[in-house]
Amino acid sequence: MGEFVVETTNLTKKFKGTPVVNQINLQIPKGSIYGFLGPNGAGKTTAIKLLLGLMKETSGSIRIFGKDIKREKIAILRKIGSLVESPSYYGNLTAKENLQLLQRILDVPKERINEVLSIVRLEKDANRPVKSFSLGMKQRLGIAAALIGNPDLLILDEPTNGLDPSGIIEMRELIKSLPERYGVTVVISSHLLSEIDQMATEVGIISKGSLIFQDSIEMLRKKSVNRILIQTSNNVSACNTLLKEGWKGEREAEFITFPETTNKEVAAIIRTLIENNIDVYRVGETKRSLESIFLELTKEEQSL
Ligand SMILES: Nc1ncnc2c1ncn2[C@@H]1O[C@H](COP(=O)(O)OP(=O)(O)OP(=O)(O)O)[C@@H](O)[C@H]1O
Repeated sequence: MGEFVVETTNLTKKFKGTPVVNQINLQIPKGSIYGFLGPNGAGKTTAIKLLLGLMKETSGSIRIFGKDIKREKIAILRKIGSLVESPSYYGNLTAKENLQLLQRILDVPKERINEVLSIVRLEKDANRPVKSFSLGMKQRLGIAAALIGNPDLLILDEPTNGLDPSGIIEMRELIKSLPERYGVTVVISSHLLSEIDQMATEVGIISKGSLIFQDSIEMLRKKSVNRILIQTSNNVSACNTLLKEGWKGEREAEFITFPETTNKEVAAIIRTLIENNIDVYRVGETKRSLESIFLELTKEEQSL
């Protein structure tokens, strides 16, 4: 079998007959940072809760570490660390004391407390009560708690939500360092493509419960192909003339745009315009942003 840490088959969750997670086939490679991306309400948290056994699927199956979660739930969950929704702590206890509770429950060596405090850079604040922590510090403590059991898989649901810009940068750097330094596979959900773009090696895009894209971040970036922009003396008649010749341009502000156009095609388009007495004012090139690809992918899904 390929090295997928998580593999789902037609995973579906319905609430009152309405699918919120609809037949998704997640494939999360070992050692990756898998960005699970989707607009608010797309079904990310629900899918994550299914992976963590916090909710029961309506149909479909989940394999984690090559094992069926229905049959080996306890063994699987032992090797997963997670941060879903706001982490809960005892505010009057210090960071160290909170981690001590977990260390005892999970029965891991005491040294692990200082190790995880150091990974999330909270050593200096280890003896302060958690109620005095900033949101960013609380999130980092949440990651320390998720890491204390030496997980092979870390699942983080919107870990940068509510953080200020410096908190976001710290969290990003921390997450990026985890697979290489500790061999852990990370799943991180977000509704912000820019977040995922800066951290993930793999991307799954969910929209209205369906997985509409899943591949490496490079493949997503490859979708941001160059486009040709042409401005003419009359864009409406230019579009009509070109359409008759089989060129489908789209009018956008003062330009006509063409996707993925070769040099020969550009030359032929311009020749057609000139032969039809349409003046060409400008020819340019632009790259579509990832953001516009994401919006288009999720929009396509919504119009289905
Ligand atoms: N227990 C539930 N009962 C009924 N509907 C639910 C339940 N939990 C979630 N939903 C609905 O399922 C949809 C998906 O919710 P979910 O929280 O999974 O989305 P999300 O992608 O994580 O979005 P967000 O980023 O806003 O948390 C929403 O429309 C939500 O209202």
